[in-house]
Amino acid sequence: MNAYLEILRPGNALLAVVAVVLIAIIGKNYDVPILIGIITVFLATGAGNVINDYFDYKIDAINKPERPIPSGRISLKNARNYSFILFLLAIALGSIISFIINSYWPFIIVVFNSIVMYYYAYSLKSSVLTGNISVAFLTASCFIFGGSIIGLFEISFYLAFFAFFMTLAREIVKDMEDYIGDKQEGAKTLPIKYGMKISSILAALFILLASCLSPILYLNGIFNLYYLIPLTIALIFFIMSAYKILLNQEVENCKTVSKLLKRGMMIAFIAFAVGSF
Ligand SMILES: CC(C)=CCC/C(C)=C/CC/C(C)=C/CC/C(C)=C/COC[C@H](O)COP(=O)(O)O
Ligand SMILES: CC(C)=CCC/C(C)=C/CC/C(C)=C/CC/C(C)=C/COP(=O)(O)OP(=O)(O)O
Ligand SMILES: [Mg+2]
Repeated sequence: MNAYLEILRPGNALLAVVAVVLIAIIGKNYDVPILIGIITVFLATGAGNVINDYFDYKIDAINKPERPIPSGRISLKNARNYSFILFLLAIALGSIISFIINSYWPFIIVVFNSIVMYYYAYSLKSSVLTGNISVAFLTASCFIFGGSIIGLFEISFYLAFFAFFMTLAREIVKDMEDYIGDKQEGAKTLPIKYGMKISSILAALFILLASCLSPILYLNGIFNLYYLIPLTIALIFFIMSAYKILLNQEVENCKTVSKLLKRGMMIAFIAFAVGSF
């Protein structure tokens, strides 16, 4: 894959796009503003991934040397300039959306998230939990961004709630996975400050909180009965993740749990889509 495409982490960026598409499906709105919003989220998420790899190049040289910057396929200067161009494009599109729908919220969300992504990569990630909370907020904001475009704020906040806690849990598991490189670099993550056991308990608590509350989207009439079928499968992935991380905090198991959680999130996306028809 081309290094300038790879560094965007298109898989993640497309997942963020799916969150906005889900809001469009739930709101049955496919007008131009939400279509521009889809492009905006792809560009903004890509920009966040690029600036993150720009500031992470030393840690990634240990943990993930195959990435575009540590492997030498993209220079630091080009990565920085590339992320700024992507951020500016996303902000420009956010301003166009706000102009069309006559609401400043989409523009404000893009600008605010761009600042958070930059500061996450520059400093927030190196302090305990603030980095994890930042990524969880950014991920959850995809739903709120979509809701701000089509005027579906309440439902988007419900979905953002689940995305926030499930992403927060996964970020803690990812920090457990990166323990060795982070320790060598002196990063202040939850596993390094409070240990792997405490981290696993916190991650499991967040997973179980979101999982136990997820049927509420059916009980309060947001989604129909069909939502519960794929949700049950997603919950199996989530509960398995909680069980596995509590049982074993080895790095290899953290990798497995991180993948399980991501798969559960993708199945949860299907549940949201199926539940809104
Ligand atoms: C209980 C229940 C219904 C939970 C739902 C959880 C859900 C649907 C979460 C969706 C979250 C979402 C919108 C994800 C978009 C993809 C994304 C940008 C995630 C942020 O990832 C940052 C992460 O650090 C990247 O790591 P990696 O995936 O290993 O590259
Ligand atoms: C709604 C709008 C306008 C934007 C949302 C933008 C989104 C979805 C951001 C999601 C989270 C994200 C992509 C954050 C960027 C920073 C990032 C990649 C964090 C994870 O990186 P690390 O913690 O360094 O872990 P790895 O690099 O090892 O994956
Ligand atoms: Mg990184």
